[in-house]
Amino acid sequence: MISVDIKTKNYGQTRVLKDVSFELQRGQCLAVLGKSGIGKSTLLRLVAGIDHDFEGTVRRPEAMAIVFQEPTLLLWRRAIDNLLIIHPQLSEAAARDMLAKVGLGDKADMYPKQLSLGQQRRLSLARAFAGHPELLILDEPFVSLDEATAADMIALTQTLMRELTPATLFVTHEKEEARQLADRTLELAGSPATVVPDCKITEFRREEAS
Ligand SMILES: Nc1ncnc2c1ncn2[C@@H]1O[C@H](COP(=O)(O)OP(=O)(O)OP(=O)(O)O)[C@@H](O)[C@H]1O
Repeated sequence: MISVDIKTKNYGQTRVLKDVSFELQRGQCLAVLGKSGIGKSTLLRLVAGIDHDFEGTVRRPEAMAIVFQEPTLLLWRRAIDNLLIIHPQLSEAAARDMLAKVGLGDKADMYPKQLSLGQQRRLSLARAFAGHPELLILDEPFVSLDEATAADMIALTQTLMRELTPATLFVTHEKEEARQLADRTLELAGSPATVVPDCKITEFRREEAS
């Protein structure tokens, strides 16, 4: 279980976050919404343990994966090696299987620069899920993709989330994306940003959305 209770987060003299709390179980997806600059990425970094400089507590599992906005791939390694180097316990067969799941079965020996942006994003997704994370953090992984490619990626992410059931924290600007992927939303607003009261962890019903 992920348990987040952030009392305050400051950058220097500026308070950016105040009183942001939530819990997240395996198999659940929580979307974090809010306008640009509100503090979504800051929250994500605190939850991920990248930034420890805050007041409050975060409890999260060891097995965690993050998919960033821009694919952070090893450019000088083949697609398959991008999985095997990050997950040394993974067999080559399992890595190939994961690449096939994201539609890159025939691209295993290609280098990231030989892949389209959509394919690079799918490789990032494959790399994240290949480690069977208990916590998956998605930082706007569908931005700047064309509509059809984004829709494919969202469907693929949904399939992998159902199969591998991580607890997922999904940062997005797009309410429609949130509706498609998440069970709940947490909207940040104000200065310092806090959870919008009326929207305090709104429940979505996925059946309605699909
Ligand atoms: N390292 C830093 N030092 C000082 N201020 C920072 C730092 N990182 C972020 N900020 C500030 O904190 C605020 C929140 O930034 P953050 O990146 O978390 O917003 P965001 O909601 O993720 O924005 P976007 O949707 O545009 O990515 C912004 O005002 C930003 O300028």
